[in-house]
Amino acid sequence: MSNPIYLAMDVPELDRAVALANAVKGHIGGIKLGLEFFCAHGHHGVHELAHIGLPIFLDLKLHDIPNTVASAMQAIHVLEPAIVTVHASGGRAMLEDAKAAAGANTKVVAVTVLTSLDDNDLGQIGYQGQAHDQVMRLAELAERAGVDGIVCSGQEVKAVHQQWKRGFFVVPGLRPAGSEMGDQKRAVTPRQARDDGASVLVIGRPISRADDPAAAARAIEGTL
Ligand SMILES: O=C(O)c1cc(=O)[nH]c(=O)n1[C@@H]1O[C@H](COP(=O)(O)O)[C@@H](O)[C@H]1O
Repeated sequence: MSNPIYLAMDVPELDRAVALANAVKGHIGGIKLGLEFFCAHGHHGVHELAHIGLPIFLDLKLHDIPNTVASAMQAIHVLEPAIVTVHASGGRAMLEDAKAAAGANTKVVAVTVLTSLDDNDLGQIGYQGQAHDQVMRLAELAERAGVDGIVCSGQEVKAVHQQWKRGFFVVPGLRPAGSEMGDQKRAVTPRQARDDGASVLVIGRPISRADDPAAAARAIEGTL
């Protein structure tokens, strides 16, 4: 089975990102480039990381009217990303148009409830109820809209997997036992997320901020 770990490359400098990717490439299955990286380095930066030879996950979390999101999807087509994120709360038409505009080899996954939010945070932005229920609701919307899967926390992935058997599930907010939570609120261990049905494990700081990132990635890989 291929390595499900995608390293979240939340590193502003391009040379540091390339060095980090080279250091850990034997212990990860792909590289996730997010807004921080894409805003700083654009298509050029993606090409530089793609040279390493691992699949690229472009985590752009697109969220706009359907026409704008579809146009943005077309603009990144040339980069041939393996995975792209959009926000499920953009609605069904936006999800459908994003999928229609994506390349045939690109999985479109819909972010449900960010792993940095808990029930209390959701109340503050006007959602009644629990994060778990909102994730289930948005997963159903994403499946109906025909995208490939969703992003959710490890606390929901088991239930979502039971509801959507053939879905593709990206799980961030992962913390090996004993590591710092930082801004993550619905965290589980990489092993638990894997056992509960995650297709991709997104891991950033526990690897990128470790004294020895390769050793940290190897250790996490060893727990799976
Ligand atoms: O879409 C994502 O990847 C994402 C969704 C989410 O709900 N929570 C979340 O943390 N992420 C991303 O996953 C990564 C987590 O990084 P660490 O917390 O450092 O492991 C970051 O790059 C986030 O942007």
